[in-house]
Amino acid sequence: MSQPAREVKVAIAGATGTVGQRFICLLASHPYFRIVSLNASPRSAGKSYREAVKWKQPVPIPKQVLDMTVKTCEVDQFGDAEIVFSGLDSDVAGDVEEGLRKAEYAVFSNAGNFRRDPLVPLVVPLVNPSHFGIIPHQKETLGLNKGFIITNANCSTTGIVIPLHALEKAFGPLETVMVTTMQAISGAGYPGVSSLDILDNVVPYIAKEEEKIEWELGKILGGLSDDLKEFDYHSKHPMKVSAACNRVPVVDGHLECMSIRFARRPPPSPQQVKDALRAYYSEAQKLGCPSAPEQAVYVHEEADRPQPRLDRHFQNGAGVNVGRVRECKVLDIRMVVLSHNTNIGAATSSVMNAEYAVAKGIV
Ligand SMILES: NC(=O)C1=CN([C@@H]2O[C@H](COP(=O)(O)OP(=O)(O)OC[C@H]3O[C@@H](n4cnc5c(N)ncnc54)[C@H](OP(=O)(O)O)[C@@H]3O)[C@@H](O)[C@H]2O)C=CC1
Ligand SMILES: N[C@@H](CC(=O)OP(=O)(O)O)C(=O)O
Repeated sequence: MSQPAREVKVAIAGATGTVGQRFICLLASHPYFRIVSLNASPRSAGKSYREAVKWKQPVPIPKQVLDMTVKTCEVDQFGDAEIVFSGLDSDVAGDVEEGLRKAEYAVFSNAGNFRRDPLVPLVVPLVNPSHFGIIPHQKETLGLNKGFIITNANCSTTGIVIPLHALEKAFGPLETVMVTTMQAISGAGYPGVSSLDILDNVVPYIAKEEEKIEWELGKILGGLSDDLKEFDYHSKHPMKVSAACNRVPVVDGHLECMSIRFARRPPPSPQQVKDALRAYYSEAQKLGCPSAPEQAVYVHEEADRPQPRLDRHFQNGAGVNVGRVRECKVLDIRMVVLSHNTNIGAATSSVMNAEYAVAKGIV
């Protein structure tokens, strides 16, 4: 990828949170994004970052942010950043992100608030960056020059949509997807689920998660109309999806057991599925986005992999791990998918989306 001739100044809204901390780890050593502003709630504002944050990452706080003063998320507090990465709580993300867009910032959001907005692309960078095509229409409709909002997906959706897209490209439409998730506690933010609820336990409910997975897959796998003004929400190939979501006592990494039925008969064999997953190469990789993984989908052959503790950090959490690809006696194929929920499931996807936008001149 041709590196931009200039640094691109960025701010992080929700910089003290679980996703915000991942943003800091990724952006502190980024080749051309430079952190110029850290923003969070009034509880943190006015403090240095080291005082405000409850740092939970397995590496020290990067030096350049330690003594930066955290500011509020009022729209005039983001300085000369061009891009705002948002890891804001969804209770506040709607109003804050809307205000930032109006003030002509390019907003890359992790929150769920705008995912269903018909003007806002829901982009998993290893799957559908072509949906950036709606940005000129978003700006024109709202009378903006530079401001826009783009979201990435729910973390459980992100993990499975990457292999699903690779399989759809190789073998045609998918008819049915059934998925059971085992989601890490970091997915609930900090302090998240109480230890008395999760230790020695599995909680078979995560609010609104099943509906998000079932709906978001359709927007991501669907197309964009020829005039680049409307998403088709996968209406050309309607796919039945059923999700069952569980919270498990794992710190990071969502494991998902998935069964798939293809529309075409006969369906591919397990070996053909593994070959197609290994061969999948996304646009973000082709473009050389610095945060893209070398391998979008890493297929394990060992009978007992992937596992969260062993495999979540593979490729810095930027790709997905697939294993146990085998025949399904009810649908066609079943497999296990592991993705790092705060990396490819959140911050890494946003950063890669921004890299794509810079490379394409959208920012
Ligand atoms: N965790 C995950 O795996 C994933 C999370 N997401 C989404 O990303 C977003 C962030 O999640 P996560 O990091 O887990 O959440 P956290 O609860 O860990 O962090 C929330 C952040 O929002 C800030 N915040 C809270 N209230 C306000 C306010 N009134 N004004 C300004 N800032 C405020 C907090 O600041 P302060 O510290 O000052 O309170 C903190 O920085 C959510 O929308 C979530 O749904 C998406 C995909 C995966
Ligand atoms: N709900 C997810 C994380 C998350 O915040 O998702 P969303 O961005 O859709 O709210 C989890 O608990 O693991």
